[in-house]
Amino acid sequence: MTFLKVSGLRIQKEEGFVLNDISFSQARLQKIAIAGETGSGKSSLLKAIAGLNQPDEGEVLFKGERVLGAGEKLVPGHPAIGYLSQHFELPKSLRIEQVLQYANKIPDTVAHTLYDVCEITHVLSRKTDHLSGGERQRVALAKLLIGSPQLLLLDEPFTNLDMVHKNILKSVIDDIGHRLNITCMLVSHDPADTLPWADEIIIMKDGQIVQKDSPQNIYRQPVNAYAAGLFGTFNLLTPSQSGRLSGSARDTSPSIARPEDFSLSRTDKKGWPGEIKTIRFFGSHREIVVALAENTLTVKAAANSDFRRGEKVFIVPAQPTKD
Ligand SMILES: Nc1ncnc2c1ncn2[C@@H]1O[C@H](COP(=O)(O)OP(=O)(O)OP(=O)(O)O)[C@@H](O)[C@H]1O
Repeated sequence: MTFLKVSGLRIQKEEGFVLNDISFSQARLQKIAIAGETGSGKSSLLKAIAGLNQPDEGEVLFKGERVLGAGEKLVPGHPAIGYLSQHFELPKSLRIEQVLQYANKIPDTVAHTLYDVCEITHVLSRKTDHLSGGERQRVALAKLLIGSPQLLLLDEPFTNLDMVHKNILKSVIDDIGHRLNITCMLVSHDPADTLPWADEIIIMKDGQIVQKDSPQNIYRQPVNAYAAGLFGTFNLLTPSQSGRLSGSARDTSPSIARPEDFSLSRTDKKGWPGEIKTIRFFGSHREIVVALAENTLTVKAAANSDFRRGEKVFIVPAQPTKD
């Protein structure tokens, strides 16, 4: 039996479709990430799966049983599906251990393992308004987890976290899958959150799924410029550049390439001549924007490369890889 099956979901408002014919399934412990521009329907989809809004058409089946919509239940939601909202609230002026005690449905020893996983053991005796943003996020997550969900829906959990706290929460989310055997679905706009984590990525636009594939294919073979742009810098190639990059002697239809599909040379005259317009430093590498006769391409270069703005260079397509 399919763990989660979403079929033909539609939510329509006066302004248009919030969700439009969304269908996909998720296997137990499969990690699905959802990406898309703001307003593309990501939160609405998670809420529909959790039974927190009311679809106009379609259904969500969780382990073969239909998840009732918010309009069909007195208290919306599904006991086995946890939803961590972007805008969660913790009750004010209570100690964390009190907040967690009220939500606790599991034996104390299991709950304490969970507090360890969420790295909140050290804040249990603090009041809810005496926490950092990262700690609040992890307490909210622990509060959901002690309800023993089988499916956890995480809606932009890393918003407003600095890199250190983001990394702590990322390892917590990894542990949720490994140590607690909970299936997760994650919404994030940051490719660094989704590409290394997900088994499958769903890209949404205007309430529809525009691409659903492995992280590798999403990054290497985006269906269009919108999908490419969500996962980093990209180049729109001319037909002749596309042909050359794919190893063909002929022009092909215009394609998309990443900065690492090229290298820069001062001497290789077989490359495309151009002039460096901009150099961006990213710590681990540089992105160098080069103006050619027909267009502008961005090329990845080593962090310690010594190319200069205004320099004349050649762009050399990398050899096509067969992965
Ligand atoms: N209850 C509602 N009534 C009317 N419109 C709604 C409702 N809920 C969502 N929408 C609209 O549906 C669209 C999708 O919203 P949603 O919050 O799902 O997008 P999102 O991809 O999660 O955006 P963000 O990344 O900004 O959180 C938006 O245009 C939003 O304004």
